[in-house]
Amino acid sequence: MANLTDSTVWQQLAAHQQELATRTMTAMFAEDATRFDRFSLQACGLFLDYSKNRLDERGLSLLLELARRTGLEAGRDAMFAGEEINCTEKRAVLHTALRNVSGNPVRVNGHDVMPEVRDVLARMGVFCNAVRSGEWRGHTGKAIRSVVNIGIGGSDLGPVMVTRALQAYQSPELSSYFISNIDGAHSKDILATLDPETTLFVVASKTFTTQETLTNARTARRWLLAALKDQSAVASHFVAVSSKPELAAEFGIDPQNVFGFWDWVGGRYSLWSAVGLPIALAVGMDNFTALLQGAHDMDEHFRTAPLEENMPVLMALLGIWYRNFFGANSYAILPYSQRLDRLPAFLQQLDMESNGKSVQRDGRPCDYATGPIIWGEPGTNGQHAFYQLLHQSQELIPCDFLVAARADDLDPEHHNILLANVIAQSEALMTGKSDEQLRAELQSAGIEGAEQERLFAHKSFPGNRPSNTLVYASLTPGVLGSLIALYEHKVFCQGHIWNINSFDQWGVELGKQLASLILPELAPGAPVGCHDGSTQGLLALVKSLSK
Ligand SMILES: O=P(O)(O)OC[C@H]1O[C@H](O)[C@H](O)[C@@H](O)[C@@H]1O
Repeated sequence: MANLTDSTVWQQLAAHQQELATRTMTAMFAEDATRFDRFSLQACGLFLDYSKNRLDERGLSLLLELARRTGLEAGRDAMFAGEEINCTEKRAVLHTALRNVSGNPVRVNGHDVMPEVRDVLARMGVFCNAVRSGEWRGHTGKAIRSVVNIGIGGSDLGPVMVTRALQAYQSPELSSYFISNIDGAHSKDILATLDPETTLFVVASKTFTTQETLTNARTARRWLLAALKDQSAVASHFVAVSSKPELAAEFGIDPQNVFGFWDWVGGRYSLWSAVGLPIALAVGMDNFTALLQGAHDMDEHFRTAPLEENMPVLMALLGIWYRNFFGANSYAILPYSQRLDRLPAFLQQLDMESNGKSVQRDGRPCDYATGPIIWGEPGTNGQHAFYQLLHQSQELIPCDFLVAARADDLDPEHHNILLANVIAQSEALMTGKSDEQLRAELQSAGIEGAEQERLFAHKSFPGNRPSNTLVYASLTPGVLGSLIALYEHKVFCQGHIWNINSFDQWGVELGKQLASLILPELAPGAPVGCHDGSTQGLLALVKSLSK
């Protein structure tokens, strides 16, 4: 493929950005009464308003042409068809098969994977029902009250994010905990609150070699055995989730209690597999199935909707528009939902581990920007922290606002205030404050003359800052499934257009390698190997301070 930046459409986009550079969104709304209808769409219970973007019809059609020119539709179909699109690891990418509730076969090298997928789901269902009904007993005969997932990265972020998001569906009988960090404080502080007799550990690791997870799992096992004093207790308090069941068995987990998944499921795309077991335990298998259904609905939308009405495609193209043509380095995820507080962290892994790359699929360097820095916090908290920068800094930071229209189980007074704030923020970012309005405000506050001039620039809001708003009636399991799949496919589309492999993560390896060399050097008296001056100095410092 010719270089992206040499293509005509890329150059047309760059030229069009120049034309739009001085046009305001407010003016575009004034010129077109149908803009909100034209630049919004609904799919799978999600309503996307993308009208508050620095984009017009021509810009959108050029972006759609970019998608077509890079063969996005064929790339998408190749993913769904189980082709080896993870070219560096020679793997298919089939998280969509995990939620394929259609009954249609999905083949990897001619082999239909759906019977195995359904088999694991069925085993998960039986296990969940046993634990949730109290039929599954701990070693001393008591029912399980606490479920602790031990995993990190993709074996943690999805389950923790979804479990928190679906708090309204959480069984009152069970509490969920997540231990991920190797920092001993994480396991210590959680274990201190738990009763070993009523605690179930789910050790989740695709590779079952991850240092943090295995160390935390050993610590949890020691804690359990210190209380229950019988090696056989492990069988009723530990289950595992892994694509390497033999390694889980080696760790001492009863093979009957190991739930498998496959190498064609990337870690950050794995919450739909048995990695979702802590979700299913928390909210029940029916709700987990509804989550899968919601994701499948989004898969179908992505697979079949024309590009111009395709929500993941449009979100991807908007991201590319700002990243490559406006130089936006970062992208903010702003859920107006406390229960979605881990969504930004989840999307950090999904997006940054997928698209934080600088070489193309064939190894040539990318001479264009790829994945942005993803960050965010729930509103309204973020408003009182970093929104200053969103409104008045020199940075252009596209944002996604997310909100449920209904209060559901929450206080309606709180919810109306929440809604007022999320709508106000996107309005404020776009419209800013006109000079006339600011003058009038200062005037009516009695601030005049030199004092008015002194404050004017500080209090001015230039506006014209873009955002998307995603609205859904309620954050049900189905809507959440669709929402997550929407972002997965957005990331896929961007990676495809940037011609990068979104499904490997070699960038995390070097630090792991060096940590394994440094670990033995930390032992008292152990020689320190050859490092740069800073690393030598830090090693010597921590060794002397820890004596
Ligand atoms: O599930 P595991 O094999 O334990 O891997 C956990 C995580 O660690 C790795 O370093 C990768 O960066 C992640 O993509 C992965 O999700």
